[in-house]
Amino acid sequence: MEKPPLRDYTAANAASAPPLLNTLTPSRRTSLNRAFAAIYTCAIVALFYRHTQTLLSSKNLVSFYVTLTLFVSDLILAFIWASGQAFRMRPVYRKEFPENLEKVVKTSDLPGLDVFICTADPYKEPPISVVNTALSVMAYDYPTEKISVYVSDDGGSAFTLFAFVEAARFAAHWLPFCRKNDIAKRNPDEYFATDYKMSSETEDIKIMYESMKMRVEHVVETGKISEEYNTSDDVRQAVSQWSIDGFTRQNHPTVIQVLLDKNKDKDITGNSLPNLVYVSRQKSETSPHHFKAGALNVLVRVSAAMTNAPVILTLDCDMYSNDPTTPLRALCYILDPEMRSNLGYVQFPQEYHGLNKSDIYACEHKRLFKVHPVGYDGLSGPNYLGTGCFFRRRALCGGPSTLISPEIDGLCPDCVVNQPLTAPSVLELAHHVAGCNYENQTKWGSKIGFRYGSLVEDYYTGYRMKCEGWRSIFCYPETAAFLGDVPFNLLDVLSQNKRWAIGLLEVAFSRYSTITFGVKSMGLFMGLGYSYYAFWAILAIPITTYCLLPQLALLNELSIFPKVSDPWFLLYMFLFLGAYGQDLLEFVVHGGAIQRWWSDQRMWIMRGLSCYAFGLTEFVVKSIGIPTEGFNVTSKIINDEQSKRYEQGVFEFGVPSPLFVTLTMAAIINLSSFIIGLVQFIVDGGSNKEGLIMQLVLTGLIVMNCLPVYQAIALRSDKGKMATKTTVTATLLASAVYAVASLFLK
Ligand SMILES: O=c1ccn([C@@H]2O[C@H](COP(=O)(O)OP(=O)(O)O[C@H]3O[C@H](CO)[C@@H](O)[C@H](O)[C@H]3O)[C@@H](O)[C@H]2O)c(=O)[nH]1
Ligand SMILES: [Mn+2]
Repeated sequence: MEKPPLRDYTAANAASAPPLLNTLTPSRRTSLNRAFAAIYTCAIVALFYRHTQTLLSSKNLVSFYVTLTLFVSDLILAFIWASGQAFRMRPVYRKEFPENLEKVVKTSDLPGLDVFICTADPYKEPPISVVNTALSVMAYDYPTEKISVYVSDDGGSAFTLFAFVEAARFAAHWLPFCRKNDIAKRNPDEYFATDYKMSSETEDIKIMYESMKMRVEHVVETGKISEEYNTSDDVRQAVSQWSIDGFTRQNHPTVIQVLLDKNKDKDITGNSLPNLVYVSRQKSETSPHHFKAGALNVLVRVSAAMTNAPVILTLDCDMYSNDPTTPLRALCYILDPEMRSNLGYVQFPQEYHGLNKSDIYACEHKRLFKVHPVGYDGLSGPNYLGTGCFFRRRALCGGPSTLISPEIDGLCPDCVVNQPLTAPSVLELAHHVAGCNYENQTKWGSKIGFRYGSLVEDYYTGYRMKCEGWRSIFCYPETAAFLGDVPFNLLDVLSQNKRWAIGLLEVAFSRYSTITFGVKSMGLFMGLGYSYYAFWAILAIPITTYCLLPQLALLNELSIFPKVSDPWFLLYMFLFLGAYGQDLLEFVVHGGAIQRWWSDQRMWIMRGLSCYAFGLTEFVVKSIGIPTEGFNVTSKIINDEQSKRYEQGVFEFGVPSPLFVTLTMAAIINLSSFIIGLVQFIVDGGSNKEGLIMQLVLTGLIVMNCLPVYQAIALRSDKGKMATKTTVTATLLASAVYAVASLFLK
């Protein structure tokens, strides 16, 4: 990774200046990036000059339409390329010094921290993992009495609450244990999976943890809380709330359970424990619940009623804390007086554990979660990534200079709660604001809180906050602050990316479009940077074009690119190698292995052929009013067989899915085209040879990228191979496409 040089900080100015909380260093690549952007722009202009010329001199309709298709595709690629330059204009690296924090603020004056953890389905998100996430933050190196953890359970599941009743008891042992032994990994599951130091104390804690885990998993597996676990008052009382008639996941009253109260509950050494509150908001099939954004807004209000801490950390249930000092790092920015006036949030990168060696599904999303935030940070800051983000509560209520107060006084960001969280009036307010009709005719979701209207509530919320004038900071310490799960099979990956694609289009084509409203509110580069993602899915058009058109033309011996001897050929080479080369370089500079870069560019093609294309279609369908699937939660579970295949880097197809059909179809067309093209090239000494070389090479490259598809169709017998139904449908489709194309291209 590129190591930023430390700021020149001499002893002389160290003595006079206040203690340093953070530094900023512009990347050394900046001027190179800018120069390259200028050259590449000229090349793009030249390309469009050629396209226009070819278009105007088309001799027949076929060549006109072929050129027009390439023109449109290249226009989209050029737009995405241009918007991506925003990230390259001023990348910056930051460093923070948490050790200096105590010189600036007394420990007793540190702000309160409300942590929000979202979960939505006990079967896709095992409650024991959610518990591990919660324990990892409850054990932060931060004054315990200042931490409150709120768990939002959109699955409305008694099993999740049961897991947290257990967790509350275990916390009384786990927290002092971590502190006493200065444990780095405070997620018990992770800790016991490492080479920990053996001692009788550790063994006792481990037995305690294992027995809790066993009970929690048993409850989820059997689907009931058996009598033997239902003996204590706390469990019985908590679970009794599910005994109401007609309690279902989609239809139930609010359940709020205070599991730990810092004023009452102590750990085994007598220290207070952090607050721990379980919240399952009211649900009704007739009221929209706005998925995760809705869940977060309920937590914003419930926490406002109970503790109203000025700093909020949002976490997905699978993102545990990997570094107990993280809140102090975030505070190095939040408490910096120079930043205070308009700092909205501090975002940490999304990092993952359990990726296989070459990260076959490119789930690391290095650009999205690391490279691009560094780029945004030199402008007005990274986008909100949904998890691992410390907000100032105030930033959720209007712009820096225009406070928009919530409808109830008690919910204002600067209100001080001076009652315990179990006080009847506090609980009453908390229940009231968690109701499913509470938001009707209020500004929640439109002007305050997390914003509604997009399946990527994180992107949209961060974007709207930026437009309001908030800035953000990207905090990227060497030790990962948070570690999360990735989806382990291809269908989950593609479904997740399709959801993102749709959500992003919802922003792109809304009245807050990044390209109009965004540019106007945040300036050209930020607007472009946001557009890079908003219009993500239209990449389906150029990717599909380049995966089908040259190949179908090759099959019909029609040349669509310049000959090798043509000077324009060099332009094509420059455009292709320039873009790929720069991308590779950036990937490697940010610590990526070449093998992972290969997976990444392969998944780019695969996404283009499947989830971008389907996302685009589904968005259009949705726009004309036909209901589509909402937020489909990604499964965090994997079986042993699948896990073994994943470890070996073998692609998982297995089940039939439309998302695989288009991909397989393109793979088949490319292979046929490559073989036939190659044979023709060798056998036939035709005059067109030179004109087809580029098509042949491109097809060869796509065939190389599709190797896992061919293996899954023909060479595997395990359960993850391609379903016969998918292969047959894709073959039929490929033949049909070939037949139709041949009619025109011959
Ligand atoms: O109705 C819902 C749906 C989801 N979730 C929670 O949202 C989180 C993210 O869901 P997941 O299925 O893991 O989605 P991913 O695609 O992996 O998540 C990415 O993309 C989401 C937006 O699509 C962001 O919210 C996430 O923070 C970001 O990590 C999880 O904790 C869920 O429990 C809810 O609370 N309520
Ligand atoms: Mn997730």
